[in-house]
Amino acid sequence: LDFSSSPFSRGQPRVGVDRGPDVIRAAGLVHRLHEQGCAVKDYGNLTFEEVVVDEPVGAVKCVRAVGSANQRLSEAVQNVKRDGHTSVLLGGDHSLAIGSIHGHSAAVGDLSVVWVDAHADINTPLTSPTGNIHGQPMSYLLHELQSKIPVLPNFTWIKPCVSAKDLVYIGLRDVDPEEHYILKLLGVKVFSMSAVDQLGVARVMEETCDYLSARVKKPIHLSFDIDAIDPSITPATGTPVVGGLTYREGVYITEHLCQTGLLSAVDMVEVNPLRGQTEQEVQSTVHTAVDLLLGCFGRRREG
Ligand SMILES: N[C@@]1(C(=O)O)CN(C[C@@H]2CCCCN2)C[C@@H]1CCC[B-](O)(O)O
Ligand SMILES: [Mn+2]
Ligand SMILES: [Mn+2]
Ligand SMILES: [Mn+2]
Repeated sequence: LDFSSSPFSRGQPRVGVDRGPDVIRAAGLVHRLHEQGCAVKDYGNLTFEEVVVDEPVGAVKCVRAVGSANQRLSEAVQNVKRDGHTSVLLGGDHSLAIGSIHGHSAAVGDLSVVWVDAHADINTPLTSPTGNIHGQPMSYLLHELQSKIPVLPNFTWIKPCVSAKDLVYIGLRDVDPEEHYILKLLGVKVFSMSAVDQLGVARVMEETCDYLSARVKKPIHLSFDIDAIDPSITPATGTPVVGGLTYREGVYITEHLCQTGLLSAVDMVEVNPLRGQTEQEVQSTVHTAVDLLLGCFGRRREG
């Protein structure tokens, strides 16, 4: 697998999430992947053009920086996929899913998206309550929402590339009313935390994979927001929400997706070392992120 890390934070207002890739590397991700037999190529931190003037467009903040960074990321992910590798994006905030999914789709065509997150990240520029683009990435990618997306500077390169029927959410527990309306209108498959409690994670994964492969098996893009995990385990993140996935549920999700053999790209985003109140909180967050990634690439708890 090849991974590119994007120290990028302009999709949200808090400092420190651009430090995510370095702390994940420092926790020994590459070494642990080698230990379990993975061939790894670390493309290093992507460099992004400095955008000096970036006035909000309507309510949307940092549009030009986010658009430019994601165009660069899309090209990088395309290159990794064209090399025939599984792409791993270390964030950085969740606005990076725009470039990651766009680039993945440009290389492989139709794909399925499994979005593991406390949040739906499907606000349009006009519904967003905060203007932060990390709460909007899916709206730029879905065919069905394109009539709702205004022209934005540095966003004109984005071609919608995901169908609502090829998207599954797991872990939702903090969804804005407008997002809920969109999810219902589009009929998007959602396994909220209530569903996780009701069905159990094994059944959720069984239904997720059956749902996604019901028509045609497609490569899977896993976009994992570390805030899907309960903040008692992963507090060092920008928008923590109580009542999240356990460490075991998170690892079960990545182990299960690995077993499908369809995992084609992984995002691990929103780790923010400056949001941990103690070093122990940062380490708990980072080590969980590493273990989730190891699960994507063959680590089995039974050995
Ligand atoms: N929907 C949001 C948006 O800003 O659009 C609003 N929400 C914060 C808000 C706090 C008060 C109770 C309702 N929720 C954060 C979310 C984006 C999370 C981005 B992610 O990448 O971390 O998932
Ligand atoms: Mn290569
Ligand atoms: Mn989130
Ligand atoms: Mn997110």
